[in-house]
Amino acid sequence: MVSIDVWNAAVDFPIFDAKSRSLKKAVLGRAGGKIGTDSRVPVIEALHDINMSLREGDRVALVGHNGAGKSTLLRLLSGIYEPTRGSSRVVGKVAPVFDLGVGMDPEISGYENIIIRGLFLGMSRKEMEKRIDDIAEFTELGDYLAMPLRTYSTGMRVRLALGVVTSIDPEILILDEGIGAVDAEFLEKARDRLNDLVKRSGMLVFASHSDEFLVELCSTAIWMDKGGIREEGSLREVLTHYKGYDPFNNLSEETLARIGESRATIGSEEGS
Ligand SMILES: Nc1ncnc2c1ncn2[C@@H]1O[C@H](COP(=O)(O)OP(=O)(O)OP(=O)(O)O)[C@@H](O)[C@H]1O
Repeated sequence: MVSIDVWNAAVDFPIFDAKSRSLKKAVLGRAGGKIGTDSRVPVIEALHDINMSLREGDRVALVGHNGAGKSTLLRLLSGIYEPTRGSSRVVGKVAPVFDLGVGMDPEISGYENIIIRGLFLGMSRKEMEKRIDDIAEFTELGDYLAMPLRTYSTGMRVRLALGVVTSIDPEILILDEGIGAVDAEFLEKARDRLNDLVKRSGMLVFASHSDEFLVELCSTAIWMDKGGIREEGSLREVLTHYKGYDPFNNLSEETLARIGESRATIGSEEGS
């Protein structure tokens, strides 16, 4: 069983290479973390007082404005950052997808990159070899897969990366925005694969600004604000408070059908 627990965690970034006054001037007033003033080295308090308890089957959306701390929290949950204060415990193997293309090597072929990227996401070489045909078919890259990645267009790279990411069997899937930046037409094709990927994962934590994606993949949400958790609850409730309107009312008929809702049920829940 996978689980994530975080107790009173904080993550600070000390800025050693900046003059305190000019850094404060540059960053204060913008959206984002708090700048500490009580030390000689300026410190950005990216996260503070974080308490969370996630269990098998949870599908959590992370929402919040730029600089609210979503990516930092995802990195904390992935074990990339240690909490500066407090503690965290993650049970299960994390597949972190922060940047679709990370870990890809331009000098080696598409085929080789499929294996390497899979290893990076916690799969074995054998497991990836079994998936190669399926990934090749999905990407429609044909003979290009034998060519070095540097000969690919940006869109082709994204297809390859998305093909690999959606082929893995993650225990804990941590997704950051990147997916939303994919070309809409290809994303449509990847939609079912993404849904299947999430169904196979023991747990999902997904930071995104896209309502359509969040409602399809997540059931609960955490609203991050200035490095803290402002609200957590059902996806619809939290999104409604965060956005100031109920985003379920703006969903297309297709999206509603996909998530098993209809305009009538959505309407009847309004204000509940
Ligand atoms: N490596 C770092 N060094 C210094 N400060 C950082 C670092 N990473 C993040 N921060 C700061 O921490 C705060 C939270 O940033 P984070 O990237 O977690 O926000 P976010 O909610 O993911 O934003 P966005 O929606 O724009 O991606 C911001 O104030 C940011 O400037």
